[in-house]
Amino acid sequence: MSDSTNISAQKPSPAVLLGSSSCNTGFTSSHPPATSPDPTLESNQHRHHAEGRQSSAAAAAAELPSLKVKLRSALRQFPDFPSEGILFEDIMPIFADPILHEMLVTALVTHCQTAFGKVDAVVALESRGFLFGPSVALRLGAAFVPVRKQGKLPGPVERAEYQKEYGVDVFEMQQGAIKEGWRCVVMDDLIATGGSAAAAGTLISKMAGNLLEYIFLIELDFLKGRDKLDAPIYTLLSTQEK
Ligand SMILES: O=P(O)(O)OC[C@H]1O[C@H](OP(=O)(O)OP(=O)(O)O)[C@H](O)[C@@H]1O
Ligand SMILES: Nc1ncnc2[nH]cnc12
Repeated sequence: MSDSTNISAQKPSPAVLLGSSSCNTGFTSSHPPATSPDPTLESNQHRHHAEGRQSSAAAAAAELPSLKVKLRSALRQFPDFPSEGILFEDIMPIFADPILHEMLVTALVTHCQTAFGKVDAVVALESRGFLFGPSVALRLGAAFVPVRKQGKLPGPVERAEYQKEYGVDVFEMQQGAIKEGWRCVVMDDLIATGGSAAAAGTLISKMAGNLLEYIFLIELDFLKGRDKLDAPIYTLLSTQEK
């Protein structure tokens, strides 16, 4: 074995030298004295994780304006879909681009961590809320709770009827999916009239959950859907002039 690979023959690091010269305490760089923080201790790991979170939160905050530009330019508009007079915002190109997809999820995770710390459940709405709600929930260490259209979920459910930009629908959530007092966020791709999100809010309150915020990628602000919602709202993009 050459000297460069023989650990016992290597020059001691300054940390080891300092340790061995300070009154022969017997500690080494891997066994620091009681006064030095032991990097293996849980409290220090928490501190390092918290510091890491703060720096990644700062990085994500700095990247937010450019993320918004990228998201906006990825959107495609389809006139008269699914019915005449609707200018449909197609979000699928975001998910066709893994870098943009990852940036989106990271931005939403960072937002939730920064604004709320602990989140118990990400309540996402069928179908397009399911594209990113589960990823955000996983990264937050939170439950993913699906809100689905009528007749899709088995077992006992809570129901809430709502009016959409183009029709009437019923949302359902499985009973027991949210525990009393759980800190929840509602997540969906878009708020138009606000009917879908308001119905999700109704389901959360039927289960005695604590709704922290409604989170959307896009708000069609001219439809004033936010007026139907009784919790704070976070949106990445506002779009479409009247
Ligand atoms: O604010 P609102 O007027 O309620 O409209 C917004 C909802 O409409 C769209 O879903 P849609 O019901 O078309 O279902 P999909 O996601 O399954 O396409 C959209 O994904 C929102 O969930
Ligand atoms: N204009 C729109 N584009 C995409 N999804 C919608 N859901 C309701 N209105 C919509």
